Amino acid sequence: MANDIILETESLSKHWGGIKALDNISLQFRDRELHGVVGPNGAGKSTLLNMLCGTLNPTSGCIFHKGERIDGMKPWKFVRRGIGRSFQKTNIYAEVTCLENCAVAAQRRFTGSFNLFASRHANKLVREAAEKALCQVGLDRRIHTIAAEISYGEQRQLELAMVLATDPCILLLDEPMAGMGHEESLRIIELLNELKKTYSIVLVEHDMDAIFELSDQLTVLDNGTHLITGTVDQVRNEPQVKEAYLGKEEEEEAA
Ligand SMILES: Nc1ncnc2c1ncn2[C@@H]1O[C@H](COP(=O)(O)OP(=O)(O)OP(=O)(O)O)[C@@H](O)[C@H]1O
Repeated sequence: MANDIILETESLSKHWGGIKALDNISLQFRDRELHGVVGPNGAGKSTLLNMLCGTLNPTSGCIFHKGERIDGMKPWKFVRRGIGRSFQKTNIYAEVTCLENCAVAAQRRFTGSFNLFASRHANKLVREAAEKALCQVGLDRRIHTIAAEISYGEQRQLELAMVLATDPCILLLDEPMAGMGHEESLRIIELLNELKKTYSIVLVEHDMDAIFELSDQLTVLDNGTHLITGTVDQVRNEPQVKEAYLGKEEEEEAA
């Protein structure tokens, strides 16, 4: 049901020796909401996404999916539960087609292995999921194009398609607009506005205009700690947030 809590962290921490990458973070992510996560460099945003998709185990604390505890499970179990993650750095196979890239991703959902041609039925499901995902992001005309031959912006769209091909309920997106021009960013904003009607989205993004436009809820992290979660207006008016950002800018200007 829309707006139910679908993913939750309770006192979640990740420490690397003395570095507290994340410390004692309790957050709730709701069904069919876009939950933005922002914070200065090193705030712990990627660490949070890595734990939410199971690729990084917490030092302490818990993660719940639909009320069930899932921290410590293998990453493929997160995928099977519909938790899909995109990466900050490009994650595509440049030398094969867009369809084949998405098929490899879809394969993770249907068989949990890379045995792509295990059965004719599985193969058909994989292909359908891959085609559907490419259509969802508007790359239907690029299905048979080699990934290296599409533009940078289209490659970022392809990454989104690869997450969608895993048939997720929750999209964990790490800077999908990084390195994009204005026009390309607008296309991704439009796409995310559409996707958030169907999926829960956790969006880490440095583009503040985009995050303000898209977020139903917005969390600010700073130096591994949770500053605030609220609506965009609530967060924008919070003095601590201004300090976290302005403080850093002033330091940079003085340097
Ligand atoms: N494998 C690791 N070993 C040691 N420290 C790490 C490791 N991964 C992250 N850190 C540290 O944890 C902190 C949080 O890093 P993280 O990458 O989550 O920040 P971020 O908010 O995503 O930053 P950015 O916006 O620059 O991507 C940083 O101080 C970082 O140096």
